[in-house]
Amino acid sequence: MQVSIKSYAKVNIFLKIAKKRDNYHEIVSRFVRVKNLYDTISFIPNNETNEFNLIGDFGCKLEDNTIYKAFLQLRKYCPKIDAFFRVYSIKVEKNIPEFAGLGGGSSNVAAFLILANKHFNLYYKKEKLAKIGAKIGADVPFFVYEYDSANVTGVGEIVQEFKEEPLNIELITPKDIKCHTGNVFNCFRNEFYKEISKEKSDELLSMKSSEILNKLSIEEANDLYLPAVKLYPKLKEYAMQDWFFSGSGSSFFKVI
Ligand SMILES: C[C@@](CO)(OP(=O)(O)O)[C@H](O)COP(=O)(O)OP(=O)(O)OC[C@H]1O[C@@H](n2ccc(N)nc2=O)[C@H](O)[C@@H]1O
Ligand SMILES: Nc1ncnc2c1ncn2[C@@H]1O[C@H](COP(=O)(O)OP(=O)(O)O)[C@@H](O)[C@H]1O
Repeated sequence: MQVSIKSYAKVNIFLKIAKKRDNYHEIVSRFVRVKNLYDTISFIPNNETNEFNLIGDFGCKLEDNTIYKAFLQLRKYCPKIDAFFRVYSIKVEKNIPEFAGLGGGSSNVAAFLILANKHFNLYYKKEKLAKIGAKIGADVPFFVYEYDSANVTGVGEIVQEFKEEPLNIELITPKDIKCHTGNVFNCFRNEFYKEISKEKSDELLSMKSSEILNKLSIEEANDLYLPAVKLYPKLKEYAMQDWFFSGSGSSFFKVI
């Protein structure tokens, strides 16, 4: 029985805004999994608390933890997991930095759902897991499908695999800068708002990631870069030639 799973980070090769949807923004983006950066989530048969027990190095309270939120959602469909997680703990070896534009919180949700789906023989389809998880984090559907590379649109709920050669990603995450996704989107909306055309978005979605990065500058590739720099000017110190910006930051990456 599988009791452990890798929960990968992602980068956004490009990230453009298509339009507003209430308080959110519809994105047009290429997501790529980072093969050499992952958390490991395990179910371990050791829990002295007799309640849900999450062991790991997180910067938030249990109630705010995306894994706990995923447990609460899944329990609605499958109440028996409650008894299981009074006897078992969830242990997370956390390597993906938080507030880093690497999707760690969403990735953990997807990994937990995939592992629970197998462990409890639920046989839920990916679509169902993606729907359950999307309530918790916008990037969950991408991670649920386990594609190496995908085009992601809507508010993250539309995921289409993009077949291309595997990419090796090098990352730099400034330790001293924590980018708040909501604040970055707000700044974008108030001061930098623009929408990508259908034509341009179709063009980017059809191009290989390496071609996109050869063609675009860091500002052109990611609509959230300038608002993030406006809010966190220290980011500029990390911006190097040929490096790109992931999500709402703070990580920079390049393909090697
Ligand atoms: C921008 C992206 C792109 O991959 O990556 P990250 O930088 O977080 O890794 C994500 O879509 C982020 O997803 P996620 O981090 O789950 O966002 P949420 O917690 O749901 O949103 C926090 C806040 O950001 C704003 N928000 C988020 C996503 C979106 N498409 N439009 C928005 O306007 C909303 O104000 C929301 O209340
Ligand atoms: N399991 C989790 N892993 C990482 N961050 C989490 C988790 N649960 C909740 N969070 C919270 O989510 C926020 C950052 O989300 P995260 O996905 O790490 O960053 P980003 O949106 O930059 O990709 C922080 O407030 C963090 O404390």
